[in-house]
Amino acid sequence: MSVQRVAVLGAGSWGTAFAKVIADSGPEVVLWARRDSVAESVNGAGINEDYLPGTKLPANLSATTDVDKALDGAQAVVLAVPSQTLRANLVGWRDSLPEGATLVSLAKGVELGTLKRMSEVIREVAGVPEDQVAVVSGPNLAKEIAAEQPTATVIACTDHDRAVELQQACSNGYFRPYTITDVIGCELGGACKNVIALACGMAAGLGFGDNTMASIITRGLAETARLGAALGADPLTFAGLAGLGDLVATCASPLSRNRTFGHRLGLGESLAQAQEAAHGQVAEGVKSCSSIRELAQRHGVDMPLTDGVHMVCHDGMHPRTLGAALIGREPKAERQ
Ligand SMILES: NC(=O)C1=CN([C@@H]2O[C@H](COP(=O)(O)OP(=O)(O)OC[C@H]3O[C@@H](n4cnc5c(N)ncnc54)[C@H](O)[C@@H]3O)[C@@H](O)[C@H]2O)C=CC1
Ligand SMILES: O=C(CO)COP(=O)(O)O
Repeated sequence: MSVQRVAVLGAGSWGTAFAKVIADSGPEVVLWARRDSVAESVNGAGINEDYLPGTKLPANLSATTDVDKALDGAQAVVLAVPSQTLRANLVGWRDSLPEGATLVSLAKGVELGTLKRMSEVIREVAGVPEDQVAVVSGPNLAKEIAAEQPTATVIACTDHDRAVELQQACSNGYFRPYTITDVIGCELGGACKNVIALACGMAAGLGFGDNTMASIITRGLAETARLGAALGADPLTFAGLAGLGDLVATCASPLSRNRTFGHRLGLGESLAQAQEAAHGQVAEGVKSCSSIRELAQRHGVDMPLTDGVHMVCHDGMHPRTLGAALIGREPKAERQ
């Protein structure tokens, strides 16, 4: 069955850009926005003035603040809200979800408290089987995709046929999705790279260059893969788009909210100052560094960079002290 109608719930920067990707690939898309002004701007000027100013949205993409209208007849429901609010959002939506629709997570985080991945939260709240939930993850900076710059991504679903249906619904001249069945690896790659991007931003704020960045990226990938191994992910996933691909894009790009947030901390700003400068947009790693750290501790996995980012964000450690502590750790073998 081909996907002809899609609901995208969450009209932030990625929700809006991904809604455009799908609409540009053929299906009708209805975008749910929390605020009237956002829905009016999309339906009137064809632009999401608050989150993607300057991007003209296609005619087969409309917006509403009425979630029932957005969900009516949708064969796929894309969840595009921040990780830490997904559960509360979904509780409000679950009774209206169309029977059998693929539920697609765009969020990159691990839930505080429960330490669950987003697909686990979706299954629990919506009461759907594992094979009805898909995850989209990869090097997907919303602004570049909105500008139709060529990008690849992965669609992870334990049901390969469902992933292929979704792949067809979001393939176009600038967006190339691959399929994969390793949902765990893709979700961990997406959540952990936000934390590593915070560390790269801190290093940049301290004035460090490319050797430091490459070292953080590579060791960040090593600790992500260690956690993945403990949780049953396929190690090769971390060499793919949802692993290395997303890690490199996020750690290197000034468009990344996480890297920018870390950069501000590295320059000496407080958490509150960096949060204010983010203008309400999410830097997921600031919260996920705590949940990922706890998950790692529960499974006996060593994640020094994640520990350090947590200490800077939540225990008042200065990024310079973190740098010195990391470089001065006990010598060890690279693959230990
Ligand atoms: N922006 C990007 O380039 C990419 C973002 N992502 C992920 O997608 C997810 C969503 O990100 P964005 O769209 O960029 O975020 P955003 O901060 O731009 O927008 C969040 C959207 O969620 C809505 N929302 C609904 N309930 C909310 C609540 N209770 N609290 C706060 N916001 C609420 C907001 O109104 C807003 O429309 C995140 O997990 C992010 O890591 C993934 C790939 C790329
Ligand atoms: O996930 C992203 C790119 O793939 C976006 O990263 P930020 O949330 O740091 O902007």
